[in-house]
Amino acid sequence: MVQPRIRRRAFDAVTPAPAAAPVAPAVKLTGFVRQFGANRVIDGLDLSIAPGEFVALLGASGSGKTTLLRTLAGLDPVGDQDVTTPDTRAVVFQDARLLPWKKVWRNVALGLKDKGVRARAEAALKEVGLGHRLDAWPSTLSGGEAQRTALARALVREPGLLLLDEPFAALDALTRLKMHDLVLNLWNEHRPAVLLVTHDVDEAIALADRVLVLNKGRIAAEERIALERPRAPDARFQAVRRRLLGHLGVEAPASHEAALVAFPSGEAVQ
Ligand SMILES: Nc1ncnc2c1ncn2[C@@H]1O[C@H](COP(=O)(O)OP(=O)(O)OP(=O)(O)O)[C@@H](O)[C@H]1O
Repeated sequence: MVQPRIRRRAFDAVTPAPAAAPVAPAVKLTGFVRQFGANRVIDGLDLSIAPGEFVALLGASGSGKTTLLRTLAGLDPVGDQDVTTPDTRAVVFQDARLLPWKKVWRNVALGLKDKGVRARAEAALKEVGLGHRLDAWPSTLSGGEAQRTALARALVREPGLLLLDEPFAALDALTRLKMHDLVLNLWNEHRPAVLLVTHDVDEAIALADRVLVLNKGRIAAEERIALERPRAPDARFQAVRRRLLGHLGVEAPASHEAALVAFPSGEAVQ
């Protein structure tokens, strides 16, 4: 049998790959300032989020997380400062903020004007696992279902930027974990840039490509999370956790971490 001749170009190994064209950021703020009276809440903040990037924002209470999110959502005035965001943005808050006098699908369809509105709402509700609740009233939904509805309402708009303001904080631990899976699946499917505001360091590490720590009105620290998803709380996860807690001025419980480092497979960890 005649072997096909494979010609190797001698310079293959040394020719650098063509540089990828620079991608414009989905979000960009430079030296952004927001103040309420004498209270300078955001104080010269620089922020850039790539299209499709999942960023989590941590910070002490009152550090300005919601203020930043509201700015990116276009809910607050920015004066003559440059704030770059995609045209289509959607926000999910801690409470679902559904209109109680509208059925679930109508809440999702709110503000949509084109044809096929019910079909679009239905598709979005199916995506979040609520295809069977289209005609339910919001008052009959569980907390998790209400937040799923809020997610469907956000995603039906195909936002370039999805802003999540502690959307899982009021849910029980198990529901929260299910919501994490759901959000990651939806993000994979739709690929918006995401900014997730959370107090939960583990949630930030479990979900985000990059975690930012806000302090004194600026990004005080940043961790790129290079762990493959789904992310188990293994020794590498704990190391990121310890660093983030350090940035937040909180000490990680040493004994728990020592156990994980000693038994990285987790079998000895309670
Ligand atoms: N509309 C407003 N008028 C006056 N002060 C405000 C207003 N909104 C926010 N602030 C102040 O800005 C600061 C930051 O508030 P913000 O809600 O952004 O913090 P946060 O980091 O989201 O806090 P938390 O984690 O407790 O939700 C606080 O001191 C708050 O009192």
